[in-house]
Amino acid sequence: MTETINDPILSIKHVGKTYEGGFTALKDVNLDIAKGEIFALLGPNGAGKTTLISLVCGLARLSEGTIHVDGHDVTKDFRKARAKIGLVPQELTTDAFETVWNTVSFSRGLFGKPKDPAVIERVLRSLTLYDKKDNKLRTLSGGMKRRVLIAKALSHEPEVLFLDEPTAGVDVALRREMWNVVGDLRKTGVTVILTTHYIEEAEMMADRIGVISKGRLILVEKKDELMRKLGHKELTIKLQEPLDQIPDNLSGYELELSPDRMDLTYSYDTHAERTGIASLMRLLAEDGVRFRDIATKQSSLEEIFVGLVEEKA
Ligand SMILES: Nc1ncnc2c1ncn2[C@@H]1O[C@H](COP(=O)(O)OP(=O)(O)OP(=O)(O)O)[C@@H](O)[C@H]1O
Repeated sequence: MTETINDPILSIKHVGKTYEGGFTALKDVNLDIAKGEIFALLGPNGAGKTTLISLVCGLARLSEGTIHVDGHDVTKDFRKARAKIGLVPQELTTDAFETVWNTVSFSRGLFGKPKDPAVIERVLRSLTLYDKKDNKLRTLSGGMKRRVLIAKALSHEPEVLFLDEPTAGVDVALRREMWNVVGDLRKTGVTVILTTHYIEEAEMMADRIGVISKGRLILVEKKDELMRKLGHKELTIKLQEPLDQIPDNLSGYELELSPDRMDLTYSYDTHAERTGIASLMRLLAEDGVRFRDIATKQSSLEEIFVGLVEEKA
């Protein structure tokens, strides 16, 4: 399921977490993240996304397995591992009367890093916040405040940036703005891991998507591949009489004949401009192949997603 990544910036191996009350929130999670990629962790409420982030950031203790950030073990080498991580919370809790510049500089200091105005300037510019550097936080728009949260998390020059539900509770316009902000982070070279409930959000931002459900990482896939599979459907044509073989003029279609020769199954892509169903039906009629029923079926991946959505409801 997981592909091998050479020299991963984040390596999660056989990770499990059982909380004190005995509830197991994560089971045997394995995941390697490449440097510079944008990874979306997708899953419904309570799936274990926040637990996984907490373990990586050393905010909760591992029950099983190991986690390395840029080669540092989060348990044995906590400070070094933590210094490599920037964590973006959902809400801004800092002093509303402080300026953008001071707030972001202060965050850098919390990690024991020496003052470095050039770094703060670069971070603010990358988030188009530099013009607002002397503004007090309370004067900023919602979008700007969210950018400040990201700037704070980037102030100590981490390698990995975690965004926990970056668009939770924001309106549509701000959601799009956040998608662009995350896209722009790619240019800075930082590795981004974000959590979300929404498949379309993962689609907009991520290079790879991991689906987490009931504490298990049930799927990790490149976004393009996942989208292709999500658009995959099967059409089953139930025949009136058994068919000896697939007629020659249908060889261009991805068709399969069932062992009892009574079902023809056609796989097609719902995202394609033409599904080919109409022409397939026409050719079948020309061949004199008669059918009694047709049925369509979505790919199993789509079933997984339907299951996830139902669970969420
Ligand atoms: N401190 C804790 N003690 C016991 N159980 C916990 C604790 N923290 C979380 N859990 C449980 O672990 C499970 C996973 O929670 P987690 O917050 O990681 O999910 P999530 O995927 O981040 O969900 P959401 O999208 O709602 O943030 C949930 O069932 C939750 O109730």
